[in-house]
Amino acid sequence: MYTQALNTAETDDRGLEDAAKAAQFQARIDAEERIEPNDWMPAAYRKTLTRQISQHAHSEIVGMLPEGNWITRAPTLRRKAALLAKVQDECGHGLYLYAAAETLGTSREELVDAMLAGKAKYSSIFNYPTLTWADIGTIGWLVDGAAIMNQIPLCRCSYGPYARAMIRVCKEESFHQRQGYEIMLTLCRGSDEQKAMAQDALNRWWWPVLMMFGPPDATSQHSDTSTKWKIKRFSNDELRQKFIDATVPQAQYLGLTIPDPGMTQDADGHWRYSEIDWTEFKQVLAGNGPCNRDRMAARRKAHDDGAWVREAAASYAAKRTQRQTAQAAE
Ligand SMILES: CC(C)(COP(=O)(O)OP(=O)(O)OC[C@H]1O[C@@H](n2cnc3c(N)ncnc32)[C@H](O)[C@@H]1OP(=O)(O)O)[C@@H](O)C(=O)NCCC(=O)NCCSC(=O)Cc1ccccc1
Repeated sequence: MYTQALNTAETDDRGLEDAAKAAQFQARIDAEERIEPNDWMPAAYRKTLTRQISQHAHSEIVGMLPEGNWITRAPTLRRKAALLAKVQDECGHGLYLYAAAETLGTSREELVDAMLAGKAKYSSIFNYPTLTWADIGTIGWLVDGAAIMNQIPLCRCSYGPYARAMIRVCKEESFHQRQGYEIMLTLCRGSDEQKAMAQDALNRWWWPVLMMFGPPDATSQHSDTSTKWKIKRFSNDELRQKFIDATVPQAQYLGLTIPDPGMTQDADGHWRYSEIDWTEFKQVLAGNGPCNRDRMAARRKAHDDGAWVREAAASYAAKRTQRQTAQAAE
């Protein structure tokens, strides 16, 4: 009885201590201070950041597949060099992001395993096929365009390593967006057939790109806490609206039609759009998009094929540490 009372008092003390720490943590966030890896943080903050950053990393890596598909078929040497560089950049983004996620205490192996086991998501957009060269232009223009819109506010995210990684990522995404738009401009100024190809790609990618921003605010389960912790600075719907407002004039300049006949412009300049097909989004998240199975199969194969590289790197690192320890002991 006495021991139980002591235990309860101890638990109460710990509870009070944690509540005080949580209040102090929130005060730091409210004061726009950055949270760093060794700082105290609530378990739920660590968990949601690990979830978001690792899913972001998986998206960058899986995102290499649809464009990688066109490296050998790029129409000119200049286009090929630019596309190759872009796909390599996406790989680099994935690596910074895995490193940022690891600072929260989960190893890269565990993060990757969760993705390969289908437990961790990657962006819905990478489950759509790249059927023509115009899809490569459209990905740069719209997918990277949407990624920038979402990631610029993440440069001010409360978690230091994520915010800092986003600065470089956004600079590179900006180059990607321009190379995509320039492909579209070239196609739209080309033959009728080329322009039709650009329009067809826009028709297929428009709605999936709008889904990249996530579910509507009313059903976004993580938004409230992520906003309170200043991981998110804008809601899913706010960023979607900003993206649409920025993109409509770009489409007009290309002479392309956004595949939403219900679109109208408000007196305040915002473009009102038709209802998004959230059933399609849910289907893609459930693994039933046009390319989900192909993407997972390609990732699993790449992971298996790379096993010997990981083993060799780990063995080399172990030998080097052994040598350094022996030298230090001399
Ligand atoms: C806005 C959101 C994506 C979602 O807001 P949150 O507050 O986190 O969630 P919310 O409560 O609103 O949603 C409920 C559930 O729905 C999930 N879900 C939502 N949307 C999607 C989706 N579209 N796809 C799949 N799942 C989605 C969400 O995870 C959650 O499920 P969970 O509980 O985790 O199982 C946020 O995580 C974020 O900003 N992430 C960082 C940016 C990032 O990851 N960018 C990736 C593109 S990088 C790129 O494109 C660069 C590139 C270009 C070209 C080529 C190659 C590379």
